[in-house]
Amino acid sequence: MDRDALAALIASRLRDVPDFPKPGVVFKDFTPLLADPVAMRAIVDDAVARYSGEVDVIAGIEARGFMIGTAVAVALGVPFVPIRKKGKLPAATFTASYDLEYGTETIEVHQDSCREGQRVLVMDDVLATGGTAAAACELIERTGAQVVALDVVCEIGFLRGRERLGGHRVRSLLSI
Ligand SMILES: O=P(O)(O)OC[C@H]1O[C@H](OP(=O)(O)OP(=O)(O)O)[C@H](O)[C@@H]1O
Ligand SMILES: Nc1ncnc2[nH]cnc12
Repeated sequence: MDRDALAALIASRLRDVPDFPKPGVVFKDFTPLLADPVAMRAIVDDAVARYSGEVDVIAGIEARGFMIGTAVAVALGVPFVPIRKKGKLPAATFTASYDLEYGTETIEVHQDSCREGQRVLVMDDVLATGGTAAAACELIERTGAQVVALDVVCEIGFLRGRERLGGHRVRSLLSI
């Protein structure tokens, strides 16, 4: 499937939910996309074509980055590393805090999740203000690994998340 067709398919499978989780936020609901195996397959195939041989690890951001990231990791045949909300990972962690469109949050990664020099692709569903993704990239770098790119399904352009990602490569399948 070409890029335009994939973007159109994704756009048709994201549902706008106004005023969730608080007034003024239009939430991009990902559940119709997860419910469409053809669209999910197309997303996985696209990531495999783009990143095969270029990444050693996929890191996914809780929660929806787990769903995309594990599917892509299995297809690429590489390990999956979860970046989780504070207090969920059992072993020693690195921790980073950031602001969201609708609050503040802290995320963590296991200190031994990646090795020095490994090439890590960070995946999530949505890039909004970029706070989550920037914190996730910082955590991966603290393990000694390097971030190859941040890859998201949907980028909310007016929130200018890219600008918070410094020199990191950013790829979105759909920009709105
Ligand atoms: O670019 P940002 O402004 O940082 O926002 C993007 C993040 O917000 C959403 O997750 P959320 O924090 O709602 O958590 P959830 O996936 O656990 O529901 C989304 O899945 C991204 O991880
Ligand atoms: N508007 C939005 N929709 C979905 N996820 C988000 N994360 C931050 N803002 C979001």
